[in-house]
Amino acid sequence: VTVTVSATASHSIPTTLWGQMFEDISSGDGGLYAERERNFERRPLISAKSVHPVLQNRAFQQVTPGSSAALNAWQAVNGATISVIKETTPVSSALPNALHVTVPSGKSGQVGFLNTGYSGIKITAKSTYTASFYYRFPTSSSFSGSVLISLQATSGQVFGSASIQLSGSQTTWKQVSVSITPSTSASSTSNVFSVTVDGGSAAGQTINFAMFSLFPPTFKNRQNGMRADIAEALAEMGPSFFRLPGGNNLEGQTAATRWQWNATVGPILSRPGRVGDWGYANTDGLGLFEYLNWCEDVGMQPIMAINFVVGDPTKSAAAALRSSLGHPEPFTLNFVEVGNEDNFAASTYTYRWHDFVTALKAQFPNIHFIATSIAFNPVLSPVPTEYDVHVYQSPTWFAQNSFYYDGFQRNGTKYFEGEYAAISTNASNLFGAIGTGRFTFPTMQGSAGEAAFMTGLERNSDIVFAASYAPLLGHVINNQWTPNLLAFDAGNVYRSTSFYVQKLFSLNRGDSYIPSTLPSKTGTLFWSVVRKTSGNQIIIKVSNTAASAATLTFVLPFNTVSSTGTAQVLTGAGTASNTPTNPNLIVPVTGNITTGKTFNYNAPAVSVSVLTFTAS
Ligand SMILES: O=S(=O)(O)O[C@H]1C[C@H](O)[C@@H](O)[C@@H]1CO
Repeated sequence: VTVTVSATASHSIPTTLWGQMFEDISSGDGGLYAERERNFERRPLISAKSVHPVLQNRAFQQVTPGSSAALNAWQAVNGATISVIKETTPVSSALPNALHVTVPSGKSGQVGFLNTGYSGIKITAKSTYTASFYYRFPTSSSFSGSVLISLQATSGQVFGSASIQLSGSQTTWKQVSVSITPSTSASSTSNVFSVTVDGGSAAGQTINFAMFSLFPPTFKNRQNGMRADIAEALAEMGPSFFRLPGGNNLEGQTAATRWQWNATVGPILSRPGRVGDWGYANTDGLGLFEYLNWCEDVGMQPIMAINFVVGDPTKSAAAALRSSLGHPEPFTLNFVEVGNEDNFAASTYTYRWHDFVTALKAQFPNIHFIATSIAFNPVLSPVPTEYDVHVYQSPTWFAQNSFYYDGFQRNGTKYFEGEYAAISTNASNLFGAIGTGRFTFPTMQGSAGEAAFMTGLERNSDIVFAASYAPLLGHVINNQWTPNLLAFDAGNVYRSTSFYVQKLFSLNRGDSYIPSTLPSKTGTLFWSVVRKTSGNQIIIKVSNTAASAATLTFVLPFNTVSSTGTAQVLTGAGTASNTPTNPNLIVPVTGNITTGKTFNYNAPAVSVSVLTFTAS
């Protein structure tokens, strides 16, 4: 095919075009949020995997004392009696439950309890782990002894430990905190966090514990921050926005369980947590302030919820709270989305949209409010300036719908392709379980389809201002959705073929779109041409979704074109995926290509290529 490239740009490309959508869907607690003690009863909505009986959270939030779920993750050690109780004097009003531990008589050696982490705990030598908990003796006693806090293998090998004094006269809550720096790394993630006392000297003692925490080093060493390996993988994509806190997890299964920003900020002790939309308790340790600091750390703008974010501390209590937490300046906030996928509730959305936007626009005139119903159906007032469009489909659908926005009216309305992914080859049962065509991990065919679709988003970026694959992150064992852009477990994060497509587009942005011969709507070969003014670069993205290679002849109108350029190529078998057992099966390969005023490029079968060269 011959692709004749125009000499002049059609439009500038919005700086917000490529970004990330996030919600806690087996991805926050135990995932992006660095707290290691995150485990809770999970009831998967989509049993994408055999879900192991999973573990419970650090502060026994949203569990029923005495229920089997309340203790799942915590195991007694050497004969201690442990239970979750409703405390008569809780550690805080937000955290009513506590772990009640009785040391039996006649036991020698260490007696106590342990937590088995988020399906394991990664232990890295020389990393400093900060462990803390609160304790109190419900009845004053003469006990005075040490408690041993240790990181050890299930086999018993101790990687690091620290001890601290407990006093039986401490009948009010007291927080203790230790740092543990293992000298050797664990060879697997089958490790535990244990808290024990000497069975002899502590015989007969009863102690209550609450609000456990175990933090490894975090991304940019933020207090209560993000897990470094996952955060680094996300930052590697160079995203320009971060949609939060959902997705479904914004709205709650009931009004009472909706996400409420003010329950997610301030001291961890004051955060009750909530049962999220995906069937498990969110600790809300990853709360609005952590999200906003994360956006600043990565250079993303949030797409989201309000005054706390941008208000004036001298006029708004919420803004004053933000200031008191260490951020007197307003955060950047240009977009707030009202709801999520409210095409499912269009009848009530008309008044909800009206009431939210009328009130908020009056107070925050510079913020753009994004509607989540079908574009212009129903008619909304005020008329939305942006709509959030979601699509989960097959690889073929994406390849055949790269012209989805070409026919949209240019009436000033802008579009946010807020969630999209190739998830199954079964067009008649897209959301089915694994084994019915549903992907466990993105496949190269799906990723090439997404890339084809993304060339269309770039061509239509005069009205598409932002786009993000969803979901962003998912645990490889305990999850409610597959595929995810990144998968992770206690030890590692896994970069999918779709991750590399998102990264290739995001790191090779232009600032203006250059029209060229249009691909065939029903073809298998797709491209987009952009100019990056700094460096006089022309960047051509090519997706070949066919099972055979295809040659493109580019004809350029520029006076001078470099004779060589670079090609970053992602290619592999269509059904292939990067998996935990073969995480780097398909990765981008960079090479040189011959370029010029006219040049040929041979796109491999099932491939995504980014060609970069200079021209002026
Ligand atoms: O079950 S769905 O509604 O399809 O869930 C999807 C759509 C929703 O916005 C998001 O939270 C989720 C997966 O990314």
